[in-house]
Amino acid sequence: ITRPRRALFCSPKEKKRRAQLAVSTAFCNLLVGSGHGSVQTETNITGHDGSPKFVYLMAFFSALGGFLFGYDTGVVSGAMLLLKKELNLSALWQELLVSSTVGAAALAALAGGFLNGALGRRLCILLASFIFSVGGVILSLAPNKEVLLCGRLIVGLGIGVASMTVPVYIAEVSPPHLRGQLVTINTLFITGGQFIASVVDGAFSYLNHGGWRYMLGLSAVPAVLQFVGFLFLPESPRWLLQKGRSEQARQVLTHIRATENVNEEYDSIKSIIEEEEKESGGGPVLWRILTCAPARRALIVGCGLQMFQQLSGINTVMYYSATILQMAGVRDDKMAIWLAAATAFTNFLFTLVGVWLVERAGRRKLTLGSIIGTAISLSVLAVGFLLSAQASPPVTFHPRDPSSLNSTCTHYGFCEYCMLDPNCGFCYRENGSTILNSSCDPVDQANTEEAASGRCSNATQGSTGAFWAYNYCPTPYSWIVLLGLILYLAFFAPGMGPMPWTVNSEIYPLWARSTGNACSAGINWICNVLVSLTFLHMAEFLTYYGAFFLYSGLALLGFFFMLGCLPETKGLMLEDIETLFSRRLCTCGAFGGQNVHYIRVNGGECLSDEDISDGE
Ligand SMILES: O[C@H]1[C@H](O)[C@@H](O)[C@H](O)[C@@H](O)[C@H]1O
Repeated sequence: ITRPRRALFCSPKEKKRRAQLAVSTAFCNLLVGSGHGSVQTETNITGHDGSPKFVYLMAFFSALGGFLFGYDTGVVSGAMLLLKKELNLSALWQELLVSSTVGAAALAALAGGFLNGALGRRLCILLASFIFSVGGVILSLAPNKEVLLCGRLIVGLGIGVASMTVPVYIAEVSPPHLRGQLVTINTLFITGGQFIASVVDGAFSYLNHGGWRYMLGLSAVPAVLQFVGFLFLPESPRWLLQKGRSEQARQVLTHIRATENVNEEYDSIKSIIEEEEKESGGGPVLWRILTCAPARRALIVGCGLQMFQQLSGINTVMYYSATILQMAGVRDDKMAIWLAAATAFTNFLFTLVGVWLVERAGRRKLTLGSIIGTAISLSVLAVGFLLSAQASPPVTFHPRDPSSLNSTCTHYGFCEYCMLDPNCGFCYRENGSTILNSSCDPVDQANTEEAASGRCSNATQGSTGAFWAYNYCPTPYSWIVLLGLILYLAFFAPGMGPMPWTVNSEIYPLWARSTGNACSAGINWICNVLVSLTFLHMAEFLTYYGAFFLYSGLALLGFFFMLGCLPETKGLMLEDIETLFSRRLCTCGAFGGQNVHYIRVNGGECLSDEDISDGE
């Protein structure tokens, strides 16, 4: 059904809106270079292949939120090396400065559901970029650790809101055939942010005084850029329609599709919203999701994806990469920082593969292939650690330094036990591949790069030719660990990295979208805190290989969960995806999605389990 062309809008309000759209078109033309200095009509912003360039621009400015998410979570490890020396931070303060951001992100993501529904996606993104800018300025000017903590908490709030809003906004403005790719670009920006953060960390690590101010403060630049960009970008047409602002929704849709012919899409979104409104029961949205079978199933799949993303240990592997590289023989600390940047770059590079694959292979195949590969690579990592532990060099030399006599370190007979104790490190000399004169010494608490006393302390290192290994042991099997690390990133980054965010932005009906994404993003952040806070303790009790075997088992569990429950959403209209969850949860994954035309059963609303068996 094609509608007649819209009449001209004459009310002052409409004129104002059209003027706003004209400004954003001009802004777009300026950036994508298709204009010639004048305000162009929508057709001018369509690429030669018919892809609307404006949507790419919107995805770019939105994904700056992903960049900030990656930057602010990634930059802190390098900043901490300088901060702990300059502000004399205790272990508790270091822990607080790192985890406060992730904790605040979890709370803000959960609260973001309400904000998203009430204020709209655009205002939430503006709010997040404003928070990021303020946080960046506070961090760079912080006079003491208390203000730093405030800044880290503020930045966390921005990350939480951005992490759940940006994928939803991109999904809602994208045409179905580009949606997966454009939402995945957001994760590309997350990993890009992590990479740039590690490069900035590397560059400013040479600046002993105040280097951390640049590291933490630089995030204000992309934040301001995003804020300014979003002043010109429109609201999601789906949210506008939901709020009854139909004319504005139609205008935005016409604008972003770069064609006047949007009636089919407009009508289909509108009729589904109207249907949903008629059918929706009362009560809080979360309650409605929990009591509505298809929405509940979508929520379980969405939260499960986010949970397994974190339980397969990505942030541990990223955090631990410098140590893994040290095991592989990189002795220089500055070098280890740069190699950690190489790890972040590999993560970024393989996420790019995901952007390329998502519309070709589809979400389901990509996720399944990725998680099984992740489970295998985690086992390779674990085997590498196991062999290293078995070949762990003995402690041959027991120093008589009075300060080390009453420490636990002198009791250990092998490097493996010595390095698992966070208070000790392994000091050794080597002749070719043979370890000589090894001792287990207490670590300098202020600087773990050296021993508190003895041959590996600052005073004597260099001259004695001894090496200090903190957190690792010299091993001939480091290549297996390195291989595991590379395989891990190659498998994780294209699928398990981006797909949980992409799939979550697609699977909920409009009425449940904000809340569904808030819950699943909240689960992501909560699991992120849990995994990073427990890793070192877990390594102490289970050893490293135990911890990695555990992650591998969890990833395998995730594989079976997704095999049963994850349907294919590629190419479908957002409004059709809900129907994929009309069957029992463990059979949802059996329905491919491609070449199937979905009809809405009972308007796609809340079917009871009896209805579903009838339907089947
Ligand atoms: O999707 C992202 C990405 O994979 C990042 O590398 C990781 O640090 C985040 O925790 C995750 O949510």
